[in-house]
Amino acid sequence: ASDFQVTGAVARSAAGEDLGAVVGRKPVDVRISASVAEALDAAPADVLIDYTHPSVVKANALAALERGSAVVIGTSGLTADDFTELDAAARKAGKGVVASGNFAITAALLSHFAMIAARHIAHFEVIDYAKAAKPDSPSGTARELAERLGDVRKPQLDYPIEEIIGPSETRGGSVNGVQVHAVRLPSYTASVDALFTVPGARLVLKHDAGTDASVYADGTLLAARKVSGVTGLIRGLDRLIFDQG
Ligand SMILES: NC(=O)C1=CN([C@@H]2O[C@H](COP(=O)(O)OP(=O)(O)OC[C@H]3O[C@@H](n4cnc5c(N)ncnc54)[C@H](O)[C@@H]3O)[C@@H](O)[C@H]2O)C=CC1
Ligand SMILES: O=C(O)C1=N[C@H](C(=O)O)C[C@H](O)C1
Repeated sequence: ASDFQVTGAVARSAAGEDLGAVVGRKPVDVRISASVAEALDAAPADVLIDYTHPSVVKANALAALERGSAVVIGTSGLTADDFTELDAAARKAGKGVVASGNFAITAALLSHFAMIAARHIAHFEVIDYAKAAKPDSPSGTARELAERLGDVRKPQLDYPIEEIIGPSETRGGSVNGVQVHAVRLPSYTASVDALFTVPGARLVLKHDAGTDASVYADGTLLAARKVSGVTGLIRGLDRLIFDQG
């Protein structure tokens, strides 16, 4: 995107080298750092976009806020408590954080429609599908969806999970009172189903993505453009699109 400029890059294995040279292009005068904190110390940035790993994303985001950068978080694995902490840190810094479990427009629309459905339908559960080696469960998409649905209302369970005859884990895990079932198998990439049912009828909302990462690019860049107008945390691309005009 022509309105963005890369100011820093992080790769422990290539620290000190020029970004352009490392990716096989002409030098671009961006020195690769060993950590996000070092990169931002070397060259301040308006916004940090993080697609890294669940184990480091929170530290990266806090380091950015401490250095005056806004943050866009694509990385999954953060808990509701982590987001509370990031919201407080962002407010203290007077900066914005936009985090979305999924930056694809189809997933944002699913979230938007699901919040409406939960207001009208008492029974719902979430199914999360991802590649076999995905390290985190549930996915960022499913976790955010379940946490937010559970804030709309706690779904009705007609048979208490703790009284199930058989392994209760087979009924999935509870995320903010919403049952989430995570499938991790080869051939799956990234999908989520939100199932809403009434006796005799079902509404199935499905986001289904392949392996092309470009589906997340437009939403991520939209968040990076809008985050300068945000103070504190906004969670969910759909909120950025539909709640704020
Ligand atoms: N919100 C969304 O729309 C999407 C979220 N994701 C999430 O983003 C995260 C990354 O996913 P992918 O890009 O598929 O993984 P990936 O493994 O292809 O890329 C992650 C990159 O981060 C780097 N990295 C790991 N630890 C790092 C650290 N400490 N500092 C700097 N760089 C580090 C890795 O070397 C790698 O280059 C995952 O949590 C995934 O679930 C992925 C796609 C879309
Ligand atoms: O790991 C992935 O690939 C993806 N992760 C995100 C998630 O955890 O929901 C988004 C999308 O599912 C791709």
